[in-house]
Amino acid sequence: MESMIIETQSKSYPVFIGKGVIGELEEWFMKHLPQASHILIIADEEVFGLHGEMLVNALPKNFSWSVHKVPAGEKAKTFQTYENCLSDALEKELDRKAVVIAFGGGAIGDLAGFVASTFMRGIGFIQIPTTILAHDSAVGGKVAINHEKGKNMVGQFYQPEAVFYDLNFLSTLPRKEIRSGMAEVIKHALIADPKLLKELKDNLTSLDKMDAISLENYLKAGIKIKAKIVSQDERETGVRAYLNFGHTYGHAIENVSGYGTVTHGEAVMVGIIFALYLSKETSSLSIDLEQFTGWVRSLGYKMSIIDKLPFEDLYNAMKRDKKSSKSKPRFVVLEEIGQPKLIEVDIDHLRKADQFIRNR
Ligand SMILES: NC(=O)c1ccc[n+]([C@@H]2O[C@H](COP(=O)([O-])OP(=O)(O)OC[C@H]3O[C@@H](n4cnc5c(N)ncnc54)[C@H](O)[C@@H]3O)[C@@H](O)[C@H]2O)c1
Ligand SMILES: O=C(O)C(=O)C[C@@H](O)[C@H](O)[C@H](O)COP(=O)(O)O
Ligand SMILES: [Zn+2]
Repeated sequence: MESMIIETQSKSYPVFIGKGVIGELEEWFMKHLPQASHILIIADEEVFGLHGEMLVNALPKNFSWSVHKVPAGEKAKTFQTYENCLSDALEKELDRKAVVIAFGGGAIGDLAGFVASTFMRGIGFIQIPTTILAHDSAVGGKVAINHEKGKNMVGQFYQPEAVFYDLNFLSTLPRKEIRSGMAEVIKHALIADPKLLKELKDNLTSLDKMDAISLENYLKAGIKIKAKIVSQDERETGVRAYLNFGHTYGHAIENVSGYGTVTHGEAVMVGIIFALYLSKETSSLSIDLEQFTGWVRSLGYKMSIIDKLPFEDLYNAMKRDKKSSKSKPRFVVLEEIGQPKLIEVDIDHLRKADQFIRNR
């Protein structure tokens, strides 16, 4: 079984990746968490319908377990759903030796991780991600729910015990979710790996034509990039902010349009174009932005998702971004592919970048 080790200041843990790795869950669990008193599976209700049987069959025998199903997508990351999970755990009289399993995409990983981090001040959790996007979300320990004022505004840095990334689950992903996930792969390439970016540009001509081996390689490359950054800066006091490339404008789009209206990756891709425009305005980045935009549009990413979103609303949301300092939005820009930096940008540049997106 192939695994990658994520080393952070607070914890080191394995990411098992490949088709069928869920089959290794029982042995790993018996070895590492034999004292567990209960397994609480927090599952996306849609994903549980599709793949729940596979998960249940892989659970360690002779352990008590239960499933708490939550609504799919961003509806999982609400205060109400969070409270429901905690109430369920308390009603079942779970104790500090209980372990949470997150089963679904990034929304469920973020929610379940936050539940685990706060239940009795913290119990163990395992990520069992089911989306392409989750090569990013299941690694690195950012867990959170949303607030009306901003994406992921209430959360923690809280690492899982292990990640079982069984690529068999990806077979049922709709194209929209493939697109969403690939945005974070492209983000990882832009901030850290010019060779990977070239490979993606040369070979990723259609989301329908992606072969399984290439996809697995892209996911591993993305995890490797993320792992390197998180190992240097678990709590985002420095270089971890680079993983936020495209997210200042992207999160503003998600917030202003209403969480779940557009997918995270679709919003982030528009945020990436926005940040690339800012990069060209503020440094010597040599990327051909027209060509890059043409490529991502050919993959189905749409700049028109901002059509009904006024710049003023997006700007106010950007000011509330977690990277902001004294209400001044800060952006990750690229000096070159693979060379990110964090800068403050004035409103005139932001308006120009916003106009660039509106004209595409
Ligand atoms: N913590 C982090 O570091 C981090 C990183 C990136 C994104 N995120 C967060 O992750 C969330 C997005 O995650 P996501 O894109 O994985 O999606 P998601 O959890 O929102 O799921 C998207 C949709 O895909 C469906 N789905 C999931 N797995 C499926 C499968 N195998 N087959 C069919 N349908 C499936 C879900 O039911 C849902 O409708 C956002 O909330 C974002 O903020 C967190
Ligand atoms: O892991 C990180 O750090 C990231 O920024 C990864 C992002 O892809 C992810 O969407 C993250 O949840 C955003 O974090 P936030 O701190 O801006 O909420
Ligand atoms: Zn993201």
